[in-house]
Amino acid sequence: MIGNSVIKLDGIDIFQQKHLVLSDVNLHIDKGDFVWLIGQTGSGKSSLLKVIYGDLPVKTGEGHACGYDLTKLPDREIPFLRRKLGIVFQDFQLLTDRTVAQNLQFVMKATGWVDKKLIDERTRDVLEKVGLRSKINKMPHELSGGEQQRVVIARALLNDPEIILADEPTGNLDPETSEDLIMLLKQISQSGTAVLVATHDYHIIRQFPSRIIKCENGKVLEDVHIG
Ligand SMILES: Nc1ncnc2c1ncn2[C@@H]1O[C@H](COP(=O)(O)OP(=O)(O)OP(=O)(O)O)[C@@H](O)[C@H]1O
Repeated sequence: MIGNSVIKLDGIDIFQQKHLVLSDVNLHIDKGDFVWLIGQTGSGKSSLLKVIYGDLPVKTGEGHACGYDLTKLPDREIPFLRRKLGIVFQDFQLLTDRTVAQNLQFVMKATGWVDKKLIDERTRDVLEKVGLRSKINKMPHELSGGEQQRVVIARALLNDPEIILADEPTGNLDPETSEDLIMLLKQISQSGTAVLVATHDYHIIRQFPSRIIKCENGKVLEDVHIG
């Protein structure tokens, strides 16, 4: 991280295969920022997120994410970049045959945690943060959609990321549960982790006014206002 900067894209072009999806993208996100990402289907929101998590290459301009230079990111470095990013996507992606604790610990073991005591402590800490301490031994199917999504957020927090990237995190949730979830993401941003949320849900954006960026006509627009 350079100072407070978490994401810094300057003059980058984003391609899917040979198709130029977004050109001359300039995006700066700092520690603790909460940013909405909007745009029609196919406008490039997911492609932008993919650049940030190292799934699409950056060949023009300059790009940094969590201290990694995206223009010079060897494949072997990608898992280390991803540890600094918490990824929360619409489909809950929990392992259905494991408890909440086991879902979290599966990720911890895959990312180098070995000390049993620290693993147990971290499991409890992140569940506490998302208000699910009492559900530690439940199976995913015993939880509501909103609770499952909180477990996904807890999982994203395990390695103390610099930013949470959330793609339609409220897509499957009712309005009240969506509101609680965004409130949780806001709290997380206030504690210093940046949060970038892609959504089509203007209602929730109006409830939680914050900086809005928009993918439109092949560009990323800043300081967008919605009616
Ligand atoms: N793997 C791929 N190969 C080729 N083209 C792709 C690929 N993925 C996406 N695209 C194209 O890139 C453009 C941007 O897609 P992207 O998924 O980034 O849009 P989006 O704004 O996230 O859409 P949505 O809101 O539906 O998720 C679209 O024209 C899409 O068809």
